[in-house]
This record gives sequence, C-alpha cells and structure tokens, in this order.
Amino acid sequence: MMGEYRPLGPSWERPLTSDELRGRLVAGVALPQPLVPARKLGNGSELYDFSGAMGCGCGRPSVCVLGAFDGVHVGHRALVRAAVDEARERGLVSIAVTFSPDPAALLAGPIVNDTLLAVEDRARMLSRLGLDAVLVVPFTRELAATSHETFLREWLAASVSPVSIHVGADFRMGAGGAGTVAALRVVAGPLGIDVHGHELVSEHGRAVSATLVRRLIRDGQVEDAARLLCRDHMVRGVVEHGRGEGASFGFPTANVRIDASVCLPAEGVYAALVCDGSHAWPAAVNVGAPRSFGGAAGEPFLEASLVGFSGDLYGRRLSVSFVAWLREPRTFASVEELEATVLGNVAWVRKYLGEGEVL
Ligand SMILES: Cc1cc2nc3c(=O)[nH]c(=O)nc-3n(C[C@H](O)[C@H](O)[C@H](O)COP(=O)(O)O)c2cc1C
Ligand SMILES: Nc1ncnc2c1ncn2[C@@H]1O[C@H](COP(=O)(O)OP(=O)(O)OP(=O)(O)O)[C@@H](O)[C@H]1O
Repeated sequence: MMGEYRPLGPSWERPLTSDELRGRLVAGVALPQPLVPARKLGNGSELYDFSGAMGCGCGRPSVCVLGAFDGVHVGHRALVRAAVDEARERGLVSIAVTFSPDPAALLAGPIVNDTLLAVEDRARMLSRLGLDAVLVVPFTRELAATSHETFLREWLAASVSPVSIHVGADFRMGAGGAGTVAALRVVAGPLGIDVHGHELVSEHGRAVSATLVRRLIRDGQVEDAARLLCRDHMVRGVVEHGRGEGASFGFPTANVRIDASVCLPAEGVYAALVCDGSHAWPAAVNVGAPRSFGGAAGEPFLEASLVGFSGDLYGRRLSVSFVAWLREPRTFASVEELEATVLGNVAWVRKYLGEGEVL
C-alpha cells in the first residue's frame, strides 16, 4: 500500500483515503527518503551506490540503462525493470547512467521551467526501482561533441564495465545524435557488450516521453501527467512573505518561491498535497500571480492555502504535489467574489483530500 500511486479516474466519485494520500506522498518522494551520499569519481561524475554493489570502484560487470530519465515516467520504469531483471538473472550489477543537466535542455539553449525532477529526486526515484546504482554524468558541450564510439569505449566501458546496455528504440547519443541503437551495436559488439533497444511504452498510440509529460503539466492536465509518471508531479520551494492580505480574506496562504528551472503547471487552481518534510496537508493552490491585484500572466508564482494548518511556514522548504486541476485563474470584480470562490476551492479540497494533516 505505502508508496503506491493509484489514479482515481476522472470522476472523483469518492474522497481519497488516508492510506491513498500517504501512498501518493511516498510514491512522489515528497517525504524525505534517505539517499546515500553521491561519491565523486575521477572523471567528474557522481555515483550513488544504493546497494553497496559498486564497492570501492566501478569495476564489476554491469547491466546499464542510459538516458536523462527526467520524471522517471512509465517508459523509463519499463526500461529499468528490464535491466534490473537481467542483472538479477545473471548476477550482475544494475546501474542507470544519467546526465545532468538533461542533454536536451543544454542543447536547446536556456529553457526555464522545464525540469520534472531535480537530479537528487531523480536518483531517489530510480533507487526505488531496484537498481544497484545511479551514475550522474555532467553533460557539457564537450561531452555533447564526443562521438558515441568514444563515449562507449573510453567513457562508459572504463567507468561502469557494461556487458549489456538497455535503451529505448528511439535512443540516440554522441555527437550529432549518431549513436542510434544500430550504431551502438556496431561499436559494442566487438567489446562483448549487448545492446537492447526496447519498443517504446505508448499510450493511445503516442510514445510516452518526458516531453509529453511536460506538455500535459504545462496544459494543467496534472492527472494525465500523474498517470504517466506513476505519481503526482511535485515541485519544491521556500515560503516567502506575501502581501499578507490572504489572512484577512479568511484563507491564509503560503507564498512559495519555486526552484528555478522546475516545470510549473499551467496557471490556475489545483488541489494539492503540501509537505514540509515531516508533515503534510491538503491544500488549494493558486499558480500564477493573483490577477485581481494586478498580477500579470506568466509571472512565476505559487501560493497554497493549507487545510488544517495554522502557524508560520516562513523560510520553510516545502514540496507541492499536484493532485487535481480545479479551475482557470480569474480576475474578480470584488473581494467578496474572490473570497467565496477560493473558499469553494478549499471546500473541494477538504471533501476529497481530507480535513487536515495527512501525516
Ligand atoms: C486556492 C486559491 C485560488 C486563488 N485564485 C485566484 C484567482 O483566480 N484570481 C486572483 O486574482 N487571485 C486568486 N487567488 C489569490 C488571492 O487573491 C490571494 O491569495 C490574495 O490576494 C492574498 O494574497 P497575499 O497572501 O499575498 O496577501 C487565489 C488564492 C488561492 C489560495
Ligand atoms: N516510452 C518509452 N519506453 C521505453 N523507453 C523509453 C521511453 N521513453 C524513453 N525511453 C528510454 O529511456 C531512456 C531515457 O530517455 P530520455 O531521458 O531521453 O527520455 P524521454 O522521455 O524520451 O525524454 P525527452 O522527451 O526529454 O526526450 C532512453 O534510453 C530512452 O530511449
């Protein structure tokens, strides 16, 4: 039960149970799950050795999965499962080799609000899928210009000794994206490394990708995104002082400065779970500066009205997990209308996510 995310479906015909709420927080790594400290390797990459299988070096033969794995969506999970299964059967070490920043982000230029999971949360999420280790390779322009032959022979083979590599059928790496599955096989074969190119996991005929999940989130379709992520999309940030008027409206709010580069959902109002690391509350969340008070569309802004919380959260680091879309942002003609509408949103949250503290 714990750690399981089960979508309720579009109907919301019943409230989530407290087990389901806790399960969603665990599945989304909103709770602080211990993560082994990363070990810096000579080549600048960082190794998270979850099972201790890597010992003092990376010399043991391994089964590898390769890619950015932003979001750790259902397609990434299938690939990791195949690698973990093979490693278990053959008594080998399983390892995800991932890159930071996401190669697509670096190559596309400065993209704001795009990351689904910060690298530590990505490692946390991958650790839960049974992998022995995650290697985070710093993705630089120099690495981008490195050929797939060089990366495979001199980099990968030297650092994680792969005997088998699992990637998606669309995978490409190395300079100019020349390292397709077929091209990797040409280089890997003589080195005694198998390359498995897996058919992509699809939904409704569309391959699942981090790009698709980002698009859904930016459109406010957080429940569809959650189905593909197997968890609620979560962002983290620190509580700052706002204008302080919310308290007098009958709904105090925490203004959260979201970490830069995180993929923020479409402007609008959501039902969410807010967690400070040890406690969590249901919340009605507004994304986007309040338009009734001169806020302009597009300003990065998030405020949460927590159900069952009273106290001070200033300076605290919170996670916000988006559970359901409630409505579009509005410019209200009067404070009374604003207050009634927001209190109506809070009532929805109270009904479906509970009356107060989840943890
Ligand atoms: C769940 C929720 C929904 C909100 N929806 C809107 C909205 O649609 N339009 C708007 O102008 N402000 C909206 N607000 C923002 C309020 O106007 C804001 O909380 C109020 O101005 C108090 O801000 P302060 O805490 O910075 O003083 C919403 C706030 C919350 C918590
Ligand atoms: N739907 C999928 N099914 C199976 N494997 C996948 C799927 N999507 C990606 N992969 C594989 O997972 C690894 C990590 O891929 P990557 O991080 O590039 O994912 P992505 O979701 O396609 O990202 P983006 O949309 O940003 O390009 C790669 O080997 C990739 O081929």
